[in-house]
Parts: sequence; structure tokens; C-alpha cells
Amino acid sequence: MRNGRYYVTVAGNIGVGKSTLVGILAEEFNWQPYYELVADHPYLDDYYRDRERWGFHSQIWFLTQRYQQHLEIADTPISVCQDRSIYEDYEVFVKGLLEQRILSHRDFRTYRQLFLALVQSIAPPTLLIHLYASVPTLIRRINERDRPAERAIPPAYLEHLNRRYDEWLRRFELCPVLRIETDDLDFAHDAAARREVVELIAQTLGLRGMVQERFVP
Ligand SMILES: Nc1ncnc2c1ncn2[C@@H]1O[C@H](COP(=O)(O)OP(=O)(O)OP(=O)(O)O)[C@@H](O)[C@H]1O
Repeated sequence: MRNGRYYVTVAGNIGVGKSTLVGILAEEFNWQPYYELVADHPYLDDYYRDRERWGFHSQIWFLTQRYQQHLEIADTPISVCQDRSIYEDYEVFVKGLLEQRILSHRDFRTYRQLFLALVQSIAPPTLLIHLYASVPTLIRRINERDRPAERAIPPAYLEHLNRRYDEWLRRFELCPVLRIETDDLDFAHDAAARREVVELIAQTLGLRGMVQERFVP
């Protein structure tokens, strides 16, 4: 806890349940939620048409939005929970684009310089929650949500992202990491699973007594 408030960030693959969990934490603990901004992305259509041409522009847009959100979080006087952090932009997505040769080494180095300069001024989270699900589960959840742009996401890409998350989080040392396996933990629809996940996070943060009180019928 920094200055008497928690900053919890939720990391994980597409459709794993990050925004669902952020909503739950905001409700349970009265924290300020911060969701991912994807609307109004001015490069997205161009990017899907020609990834090599627009990948760098698109990532700079994401980085700018995320940095602004981190500044807002730093200014928020109460505890916050965040759907994806700036670290994932670089460690999972940008490094992934380099690996897939969508981003050139030259653009990658430029991005990295900017990223490293920006993160220097950002306070690390109190806790990073890594939500994990296997690819078949991710596909089921993405289909359930049914966003047109996501219908064509190849399973191999979700697998690649799962690998990138694991590789990154093995090295991550900025704050404690709580990994939650969600294949058999449906906190979106099942009240008992929701209680279980809230309790686990509360215990991890040392909030246990407070949560138990909330559960008294
Ligand atoms: N633990 C869970 N078990 C089963 N279904 C879940 C679980 N968590 C979320 N869902 C369902 O999966 C879908 C995706 O959830 P959500 O939008 O929270 O994912 P996300 O990680 O925020 O995705 P993205 O980053 O792509 O926006 C929703 O339909 C949600 O109800």
C-alpha cells in the first residue's frame, strides 16, 4: 500500500476476464476502476489492413493513452484497480510484434526508448493480478462476448500471448504477482467463485478482516 491506498492492476490475455474482475473489485472494495480505452483508436482500421505499415503508429497511440491513464491513477486519492498496465503494452504486445516481424528493429528501439523514459515516472502497482486461461477457454469467452472485430482471432495468436505473459511475469519484479487460474473459476457468473476470488485478493493484500465482515449475511 502506498500513501494509504492500493493500486491493483489486472493483467491477462484477450477475453480472460480482466474488465469483469476490475468491475468486481471496484464494487467490493469501493475502488476507482480504470478500464482499457480501445474506442476511437484512429489507426485501428488501417492497422488491420496493413500491420507492418501501421503497427508502430498504433502502438504509440496505445502507449500515449495508457500513460495518460497512469497519470490519472497517480492523481486519484482513493485506491484503484486497472484493466491492463503500460508494462503489458511493451512486454507482451510490442515485443510480440517484433517477434512476428510486424515491427522493425528500428521502430522497436525507438518505442523502447520512449517507453523506458515514460515508465521511470510511474509508481509501480501494489499488486499485479495475472488472470490465466487456456486457449479453448479464451475462445469460449471471446465467442460469448461476440465482438465482431474479435471473431477472426487465431488460436495460435492467443497461445503466443499466453507464452509472452508467462515469459514476462517470470522476470517481473516491480511488485508481487498473484496468478489466478480461471479455467474452472467462473467469477463472472457464479457467486461462490466470485466470493472465492475476492477473498483470495483480500487475503493477499492483508484486507481479510474487512472482507469477512462484508460477507456476514
Ligand atoms: N472467470 C470467468 N469464467 C467464465 N467466464 C468469464 C470469466 N471472466 C469473464 N468471463 C466472461 O468472458 C467474457 C470476457 O470477459 P472480459 O470482457 O472481462 O475480458 P477482458 O479480459 O477484459 O477482455 P479484453 O481485454 O479483450 O477486453 C465476458 O463475456 C465475461 O462474462
